[in-house]
Amino acid sequence: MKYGVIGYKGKMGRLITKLFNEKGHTSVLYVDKNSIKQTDIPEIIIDFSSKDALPHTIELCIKNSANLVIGTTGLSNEDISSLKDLSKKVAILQSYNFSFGINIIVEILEKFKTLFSDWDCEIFEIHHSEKKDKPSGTAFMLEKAINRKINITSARIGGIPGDHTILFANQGELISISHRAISREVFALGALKASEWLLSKKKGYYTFKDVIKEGLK
Ligand SMILES: NC(=O)c1ccc[n+]([C@@H]2O[C@H](COP(=O)([O-])OP(=O)(O)OC[C@H]3O[C@@H](n4cnc5c(N)ncnc54)[C@H](O)[C@@H]3O)[C@@H](O)[C@H]2O)c1
Ligand SMILES: O=C(O)C1=N[C@H](C(=O)O)CCC1
Repeated sequence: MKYGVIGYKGKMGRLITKLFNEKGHTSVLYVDKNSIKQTDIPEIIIDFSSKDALPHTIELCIKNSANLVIGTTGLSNEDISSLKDLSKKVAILQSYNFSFGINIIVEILEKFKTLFSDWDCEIFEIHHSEKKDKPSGTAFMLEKAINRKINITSARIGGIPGDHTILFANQGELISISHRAISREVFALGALKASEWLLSKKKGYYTFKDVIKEGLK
């Protein structure tokens, strides 16, 4: 497929470009801060950049009638609403975490959250020192899955790709559910699976859960 990357100079943008090209896809649109190069019409645009890029990303999707896979975090409710509007024109797949492991934990939490309704709960997340937003988008995904307000503690240290731990505790027991992204490549692989899945989809708003569920059929 012909694809474009928003944030192509970044940590994720470079990994995504390398992986997609290795899989035989063709990069035809390269966008970064104050920089754009286009050689053909992309079928899919992948955005791992910054919330500041969103208006231009939306404009490029409309102009090229391109579907959108977006992993950028730190989005506001208004940003999500803009994406929902765009999904009336093209297919969009949005996720704050493209690892299979986190999305499996989300499924588990959604299914068993009522068993923990009278347990204390805290979320801890650790990411690399360059990460601009806090808490992580993934932490918000986990909080949403548990469906109650939860204190989230964040650390920004070293080159950590992404650690998340959910603690459930009562007066006599502690349960810890953890996920560690050992490499950013897991996110790039998830973005690839999502892009290949989204290519044939009709306009609408999708998440990575839809990809996993279809894969389990
Ligand atoms: N959903 C996931 O699975 C997942 C995984 C990793 C990172 N992320 C998110 O992806 C985003 C990028 O992460 P990263 O580690 O690659 O960051 P990064 O800082 O290494 O790269 C971001 C890139 O976006 C560019 N950029 C900034 N503003 C822009 C604009 N207005 N227009 C175009 N490009 C712009 C920067 O110049 C940079 O090249 C962050 O929001 C991060 O939280 C999501
Ligand atoms: O490296 C990042 O930045 C990451 N951000 C996502 C988040 O905010 O949850 C996913 C993990 C890596």
